[in-house]
Amino acid sequence: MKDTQIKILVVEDDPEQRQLICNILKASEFLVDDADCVEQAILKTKTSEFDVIFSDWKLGELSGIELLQYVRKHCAYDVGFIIATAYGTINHAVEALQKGADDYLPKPFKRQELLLTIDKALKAKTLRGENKNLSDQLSEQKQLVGLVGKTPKMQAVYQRIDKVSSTNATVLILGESGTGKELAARALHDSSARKNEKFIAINCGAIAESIAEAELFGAEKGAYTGAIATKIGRFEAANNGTIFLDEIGELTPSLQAHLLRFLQEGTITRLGSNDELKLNVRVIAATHRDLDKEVQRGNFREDLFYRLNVVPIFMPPLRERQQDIPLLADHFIQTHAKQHHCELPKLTADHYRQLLEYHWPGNVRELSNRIERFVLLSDDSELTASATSVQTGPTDTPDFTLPNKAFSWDNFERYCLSEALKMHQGNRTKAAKYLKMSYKAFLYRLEKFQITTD
Ligand SMILES: Nc1ncnc2c1ncn2[C@@H]1O[C@H](COP(=O)(O)OP(=O)(O)OP(=O)(O)O)[C@@H](O)[C@H]1O
Repeated sequence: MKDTQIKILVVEDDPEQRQLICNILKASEFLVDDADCVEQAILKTKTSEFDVIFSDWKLGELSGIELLQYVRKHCAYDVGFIIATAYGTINHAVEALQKGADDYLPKPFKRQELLLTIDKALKAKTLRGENKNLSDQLSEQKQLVGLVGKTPKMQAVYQRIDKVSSTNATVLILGESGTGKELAARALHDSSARKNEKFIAINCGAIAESIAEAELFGAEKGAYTGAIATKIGRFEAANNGTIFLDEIGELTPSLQAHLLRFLQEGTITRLGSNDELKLNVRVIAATHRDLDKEVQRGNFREDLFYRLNVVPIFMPPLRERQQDIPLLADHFIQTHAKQHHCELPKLTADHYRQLLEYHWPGNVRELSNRIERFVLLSDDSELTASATSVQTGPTDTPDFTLPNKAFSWDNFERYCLSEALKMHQGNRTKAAKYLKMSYKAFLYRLEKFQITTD
């Protein structure tokens, strides 16, 4: 007997032929079962697991091709497949191979030929298994670089990252706020040859205009009042590595010109100097804005846009990849519980349903923040009730417009909390109610911003 017996299903409608084939295989110590038609064979694949199916082409009304197609589409396990074709019907053989057969055997065949083709199908099946393991490992590695998500839209992102990681091409990452643009930029850096060099992230909207040039490109001693020593800019600091320019749409016209020059010539000039410095820095830019429109409006240089947009990567909003929500929720539960040394709370089926129903305007960042509060406060309303209540409609949103200039969200939140408290003479219950927030969530935020009521 062989160590692990190989199981073969013989499908043949001619009883004599069937018996003959089964006998040859049994004599070679294979475990053999048989079927006289496609229907019976399908039933058998549902109740037993075979290593190889050896099927005749012509099987009454149906053919071995129908069985092959069924097996390749619906069988719960992988199986080697061989079709026996009538002599001279090479077109059948070609069709069988095209539809996923591992081999074909023209009739009449000799014992040795039958055994050889079985061996070939077994090898093909093993190879497929190994390839699958490899690609599973590969997709797990993709998750290691930080991005969670398995939907086709995220797979497309991984493929793009994979393709460009081995090049030095400039990449523009587009997508709404909180969709993971910075994470994708880091993933790209980590999978590139520059991974052991610096990754420097800059929020272009957050640097004060007056110091922006020196900050990015450096300045010589005495170049401006207060420049008491030579200042190394972020581009220089990122030499041999990657620079990530977030919110690229906020760059001033003068800095746009400097950046364009760097992208064209690979050189920078420190403020107050005439010397050009040649640098080797990969640029990844990102924006939540429609840069095309900004170009049309005259806010963004067209030549710079084309230089940046060599390879665009689009980060899909969370509402367009809903199947990833449970995966992300589980991921954030784990990471936040670990980070805050809390017990792992359990998400119920109802929680998942509500998370799936919500439209996530703040994308993955909002999901992460909600889960973090849920982990810290163990309060369902943090996760779901408030999520659904936000969804109740724009009528609930206060009537004010955002300023054109960038502003600090943290300061704004602190301001809203303090104002709500002032309005209610320091009464925290009333202030929480006014902000449509659970009492616990309100206290958590007061603590976060160290706002005291006395
Ligand atoms: N696919 C993802 N898997 C795991 N975490 C993610 C994913 N996408 C985003 N995040 C997390 O969500 C948060 C926001 O992500 P990130 O800062 O990369 O978004 P962004 O698109 O750059 O946002 P913004 O435009 O506001 O700068 C981060 O904490 C990040 O780790």
